[in-house]
Amino acid sequence: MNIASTEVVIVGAGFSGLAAARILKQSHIAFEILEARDRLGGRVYTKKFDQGYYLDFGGQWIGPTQDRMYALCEEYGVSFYETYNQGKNILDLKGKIKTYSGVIPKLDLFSLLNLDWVIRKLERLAKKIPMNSPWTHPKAQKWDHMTLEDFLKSECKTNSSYAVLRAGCETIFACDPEELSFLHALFYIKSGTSLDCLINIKNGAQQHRIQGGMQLLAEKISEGFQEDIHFNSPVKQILTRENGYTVFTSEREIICKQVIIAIPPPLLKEIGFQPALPQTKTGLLENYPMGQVAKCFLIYEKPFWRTQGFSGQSVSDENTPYQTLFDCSPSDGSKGILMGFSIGSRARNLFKLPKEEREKTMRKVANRYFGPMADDYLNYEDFFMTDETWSQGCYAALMQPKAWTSFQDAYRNSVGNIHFAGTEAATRWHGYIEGAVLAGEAAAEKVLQNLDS
Ligand SMILES: Cc1cc2nc3c(=O)[nH]c(=O)nc-3n(C[C@H](O)[C@H](O)[C@H](O)COP(=O)(O)OP(=O)(O)OC[C@H]3O[C@@H](n4cnc5c(N)ncnc54)[C@H](O)[C@@H]3O)c2cc1C
Repeated sequence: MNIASTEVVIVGAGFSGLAAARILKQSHIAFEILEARDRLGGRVYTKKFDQGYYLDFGGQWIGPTQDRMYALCEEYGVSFYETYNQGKNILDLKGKIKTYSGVIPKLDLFSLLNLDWVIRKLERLAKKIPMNSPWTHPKAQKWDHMTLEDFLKSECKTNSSYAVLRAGCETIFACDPEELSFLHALFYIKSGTSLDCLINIKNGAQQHRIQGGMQLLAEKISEGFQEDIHFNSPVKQILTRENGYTVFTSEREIICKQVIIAIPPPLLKEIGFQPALPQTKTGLLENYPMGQVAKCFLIYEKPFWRTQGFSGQSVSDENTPYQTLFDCSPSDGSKGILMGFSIGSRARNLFKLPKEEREKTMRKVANRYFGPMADDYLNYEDFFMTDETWSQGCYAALMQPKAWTSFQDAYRNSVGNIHFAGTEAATRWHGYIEGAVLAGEAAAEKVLQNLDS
């Protein structure tokens, strides 16, 4: 067993761990990052293909009010571009296809009014949620004991408004609404500014993409401390000693004074803590599963749908496996890339099929939307983060009903000098890359404060 010592061990080289490391490096504090995978980025993963394109299998968009992300892009000289957002969108309900422009699909008047009313109600309720302590809201008990589905079922008065809202909510929260605490849904909306901001491309969370893929930014951030990153090093055990901690991988023991843990919450259960973590934290972990999102891609010579006046965006009920489609082509349009989000039970069902069947399924959907040119694609790819040992899902872990009121902020509280980062420790932009960065930076600040005291 190789034994080493350092001031701080950071577990996980996703954006959160890297953001923490960046601050420690600037403050001249010695650290090691232990990363289970053989790559950086975690839930951000840009795969490059020989045919000269790349796909963002994980997080890819940034948007207004994600100030740390824009600041990091500027600092590391990484450029970004506008997500393509022109032309007609497609609404696929009950097997019928309609087109519409803007954010709200074309429905009958009563459904449209109802849709607008429910969205406004969600905005109004979310605005009042205390972002740092959602469980202190006077209606917290009631809302935390309901699911998002309970809310949708009681407020949506037509099948169409329900179907559209459900597909939208599934895309935002990354789960079936039955699986989510309504209080968590409201917290998540407030954390990401507003529902309007979460839904939109223009002036919203999907406004920009990173030129070269999101993982490029992670790589740039790590350039100043590459020698401090140990890949293929899953942390197995963390032992508390008199003056600090011993962190174990299967091959190394690292003695340190403080630890930052920046991993998806369910993976905490895989690390043996001695002594065990407090019961509030372990209890929460039993009620805090990851969301489930698959990305499916058809790659074309050109984004041909643009010349037909389509944006490449769609919303669909469960007649297709994809809640939404987006145009994810490179900024110069040198390839046409259609991306389908398959989420929650739709994703679980889709990924029971072999890859050839999944490919056929997406081709058929694209053909229904954009005609026979959709059959003439170069390649199909898909990726389900749930199948990744070191993520187990995405976009983030989700509070099940009763979790907020039972466990409150147990996840993000430090235990001694073990600090918890990762996007799930963020109050602002919780679940997003911005949140991961904010939480990583906050954990690094805690380390620095402890050193000063
Ligand atoms: C399909 C998909 C689409 C998304 N879209 C967006 C988007 O467009 N915009 C956006 O802002 N966000 C998006 N997200 C969410 C965003 O990617 C995450 O919120 C963010 O990347 C989380 O970063 P993190 O550092 O907290 O955790 P992670 O990225 O999960 O990093 C944790 C790291 O810890 C490592 N690890 C785990 N266990 C151990 C262990 N025991 N020992 C050592 N290392 C360990 C993992 O390998 C990983 O590298 C998306 C996510 C997915 C998957």
